[in-house]
Amino acid sequence: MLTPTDRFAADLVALWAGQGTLGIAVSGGPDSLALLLLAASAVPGRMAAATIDHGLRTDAAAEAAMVGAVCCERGIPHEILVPGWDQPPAANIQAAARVARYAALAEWAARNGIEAVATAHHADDQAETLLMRLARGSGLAGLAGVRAATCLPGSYIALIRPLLGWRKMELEAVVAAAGLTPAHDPTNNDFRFDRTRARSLLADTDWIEPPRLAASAAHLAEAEEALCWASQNAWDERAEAHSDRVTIDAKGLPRDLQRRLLLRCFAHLGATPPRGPELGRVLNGLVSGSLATLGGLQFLPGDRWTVRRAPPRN
Ligand SMILES: Nc1ncnc2c1ncn2[C@@H]1O[C@H](COP(=O)(O)OP(=O)(O)OP(=O)(O)O)[C@@H](O)[C@H]1O
Repeated sequence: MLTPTDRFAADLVALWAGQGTLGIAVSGGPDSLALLLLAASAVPGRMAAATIDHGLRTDAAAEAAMVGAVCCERGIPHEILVPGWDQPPAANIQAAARVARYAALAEWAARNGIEAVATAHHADDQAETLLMRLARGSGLAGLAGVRAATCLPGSYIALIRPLLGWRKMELEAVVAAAGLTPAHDPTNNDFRFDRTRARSLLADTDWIEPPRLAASAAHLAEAEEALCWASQNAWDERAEAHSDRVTIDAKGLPRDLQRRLLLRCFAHLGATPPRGPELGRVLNGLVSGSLATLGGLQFLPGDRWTVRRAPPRN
């Protein structure tokens, strides 16, 4: 039987085969403390840790200091990062904190020559994410959940999630075996958050197994990757991109690829991509031969579709 360290080492190498320093994002909760301990025994001397103090909870500074002490005892370099908010987040605080967190981690990694940063997302997190996104009617990219390997936003530094195959209970056992007491995030019990409700639903439903939901998310992530590849090919072969417009031969393409090509026009023409169902309305219009406007762009039907910046309104 594999030891937790051997199991973790195999999970890590499947995502990152680098020989440099691995960064660990440690909030002080049980999941990321377990990640810290597992990494410390799998890649000793080749890791560093960071804790982001968002300044949003009174306990945050003490939790960051606790992580610092755990690292210090083990000779692991640790930094507390305090993100500078452009402006204090008024709405959707969790999303704003996540953006600030990843930006702070990217800056920390670049400054310290860290090759890859790991977070402690696990199978139960992934299952909750899939449920939450199903409940919102998300598309494929959303249902694919948190990715096992990607890049920190705006950088080429790898962002990896080596614990997606682990259950939360297994991680709690790693922390308990080391005699550590993790921090407790009060938002975990706050039923105003979808995640808390999804967690409670899964805990009360014995016929849904979180690892199976997580496996579905992984299949969907592969399908999403394949469609990204196909849409890149379709763009290369069927789109003519100019500085002020794009023309597309969309005949016979599956609807999802047509949608992806239209979405790509937003990036190409410097427009903000729409969220939600409006793009479907534009697509229906183009297919049935009617002109549409969305997000500052005009969509003209025809043998080839034309997408261009909408003329300014008088
Ligand atoms: N304050 C923090 N400092 C350092 N790392 C953190 C911090 N908060 C979260 N992390 C890292 O991110 C992981 C996931 O945490 P959490 O689920 O709170 O984040 P999230 O980004 O909101 O998740 P999701 O994107 O799934 O909603 C943690 O296990 C840890 O590795």
